[in-house]
Amino acid sequence: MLKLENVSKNFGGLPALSDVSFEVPQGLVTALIGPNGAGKSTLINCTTGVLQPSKGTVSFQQKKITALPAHQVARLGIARTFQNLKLFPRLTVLDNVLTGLTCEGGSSMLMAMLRLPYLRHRERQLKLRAMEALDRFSLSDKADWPAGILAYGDKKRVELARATVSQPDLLLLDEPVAGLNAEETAEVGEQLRLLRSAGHTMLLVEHDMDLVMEIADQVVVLDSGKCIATGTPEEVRRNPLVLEAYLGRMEATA
Ligand SMILES: Nc1ncnc2c1ncn2[C@@H]1O[C@H](COP(=O)(O)OP(=O)(O)OP(=O)(O)O)[C@@H](O)[C@H]1O
Repeated sequence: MLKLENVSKNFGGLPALSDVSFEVPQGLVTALIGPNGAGKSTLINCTTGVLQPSKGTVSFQQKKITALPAHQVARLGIARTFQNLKLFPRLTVLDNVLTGLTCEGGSSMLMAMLRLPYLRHRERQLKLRAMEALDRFSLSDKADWPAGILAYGDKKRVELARATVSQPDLLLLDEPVAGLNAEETAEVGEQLRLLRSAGHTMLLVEHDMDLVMEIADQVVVLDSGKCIATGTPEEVRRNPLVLEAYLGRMEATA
């Protein structure tokens, strides 16, 4: 479904990604792991049009999307969450989730001004879907709250509700449980399992190895911008290069 071929990204001459190639197969969960600074977020940003790769190609459903801006990538059916939350703090929780459905609004400025009955009906339908998404993440009681006043764990779940509300073909999750407590992690884990069993295709960046090993069908390991291993969770867990990448970092910081 998603294919990366020799994707490289340099920042001021320093390589953050070097010739990274792998595929995200349809209907499966691919986890992208690696030590801090390995290039995981850079890779998600290069895939979603937030950054342009310096070299290489990204294709989605056999179409090259490398040069597309972020809003066009989103229209193709790719949704994402951000490692550093990107909510609209003054908008309500419901309106934040509705922004995940803007591609489906389908109304011109003139239609919106005329408030045609069809449009009002459409708006009600979109609100209903946004409320259902909030309900899945136990947030419906906070629908009218400004997103900025929510606790960190709730903000993370609003991001997930916004990313999933449009039922995207591909979901890119950048550390969905980072900073959550054990109870919140279990709740989000349960939602990810439900999405997985409903056949959603996901690329999951995560440091929580228990979650990765449980939910992922395939694991891709980055280290210093290079893809050092790809395989099932069990294969990757036993791979000496992966052990060295993680243990080496631990020894260096000990
Ligand atoms: N906008 C930027 N400008 C310059 N350097 C950057 C930029 N974004 C990332 N980098 C550098 O690129 C490298 C990869 O960073 P990236 O954030 O992609 O790693 P990561 O694997 O997501 O790390 P973490 O697990 O800590 O989130 C790092 O050395 C980082 O300092």
